[in-house]
Amino acid sequence: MTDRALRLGTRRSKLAMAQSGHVADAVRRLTGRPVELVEITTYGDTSREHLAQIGGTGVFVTALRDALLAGEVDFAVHSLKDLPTAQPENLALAAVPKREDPRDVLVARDGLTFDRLPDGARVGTGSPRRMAQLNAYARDLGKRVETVAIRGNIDTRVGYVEKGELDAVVLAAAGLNRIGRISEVTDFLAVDHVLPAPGQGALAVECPAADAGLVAALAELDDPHTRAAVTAERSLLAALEAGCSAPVGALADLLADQQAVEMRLRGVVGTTDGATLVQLSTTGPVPTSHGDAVALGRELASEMLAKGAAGLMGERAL
Ligand SMILES: NCc1[nH]cc(CCC(=O)O)c1CC(=O)O
Repeated sequence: MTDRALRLGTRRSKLAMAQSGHVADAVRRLTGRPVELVEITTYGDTSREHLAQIGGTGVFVTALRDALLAGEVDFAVHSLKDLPTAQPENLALAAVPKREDPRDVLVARDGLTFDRLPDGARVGTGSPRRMAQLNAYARDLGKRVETVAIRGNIDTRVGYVEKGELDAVVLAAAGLNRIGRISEVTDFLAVDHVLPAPGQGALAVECPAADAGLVAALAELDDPHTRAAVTAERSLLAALEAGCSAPVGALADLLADQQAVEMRLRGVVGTTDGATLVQLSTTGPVPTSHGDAVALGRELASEMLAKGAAGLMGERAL
C-alpha cells in the first residue's frame, strides 16, 4: 500500500455521510492513512417509487459497488441490513464493526408510546416486516393501527409526524442516533414485540477482494460477535429465500447463564396485516466460524419453514 489517501465511496444522504464519516475516522486512527469521502448518487436516492415496488434488493448498494469495481473508490460503507444476502466474490466484506442499538423505535406525536396510541392511529412505515409486527402488536393490545406506506430519508419520515399527517412513524434507532435525532424517540420497541431487520444497526465495510492489503487493514474494524450475529441473521433470511423487502425479522444475541455463554437467534415472518406470524428462536454455542453462524441461521429457517413460513412470504409489500 502507498500513502495516498484512501477513497471512501459514500451516498450523499445525511445517514450515509454520518456512517461513512464514523468509519473514515476509525480507519484514519487504525491505519494512520488519510481517508477522503467521494460522493456517489444511487438509484435508491433518486427514485420516488416505493422500495418494495423497485423490488430488487440492494438498490442503495449497487452504485457504490459499481464504483468499487471500477476502481473509482477504494472502499465503501453500507448499512448492513441493506446488503443483499449473497456476497459477490470479487468484493470482500472486510469488516463488520460493533453494532449499535438494533431496535426499531417509534417517533409519535405528543410523546406517545405504542401502547398509548389511540385505536385506529395512523403509523407510517414502508417496511412489510414492521407492518406485520406492528399490526400483531396492536392486536395483542386489543386495538388496531392503520399502517401507512411511506418512504424517504429519515428527516422526511419524521416530518410526517411533525406536520401532523401521521400519528407516528417507525424507524431504526441506529439511524436516528447516527444523524443526531435519537432524543425524538418516544418509544423504544422491545424486540419481544418487534424484531429488527437482519443486520439492523450494523455497518458493512466493503472493498475489492483482490486488494489483500486493504482487506487486512480494514479487518481491524471488525467486531467478531457482531459479525457472528449478523451472519446468523442473514443466513436465516437467505434460507427463507426472502429479499430485503420481505417481512422477515431476526436478531441474534448472547445469552449468559452460570454454565456458559450461548447465542440465541430469534426470527419472525408474517403477513403484513399481522394476522399470522411464525416466530421462533433457537440457541446454540457461540459460533466460532462463519460456517457455524450460517448453520445456526439455516437451522432456525428450517424450523420456521416447517411451521409454514414459506406460505407467508409470497406477499410483496404494501
Ligand atoms: N431502510 C433504510 C435504512 N437502512 C439503514 C437504516 C438505519 C440504520 C441501520 O438500521 O443500520 C435505515 C433507516 C431505517 O430503517 O429507519
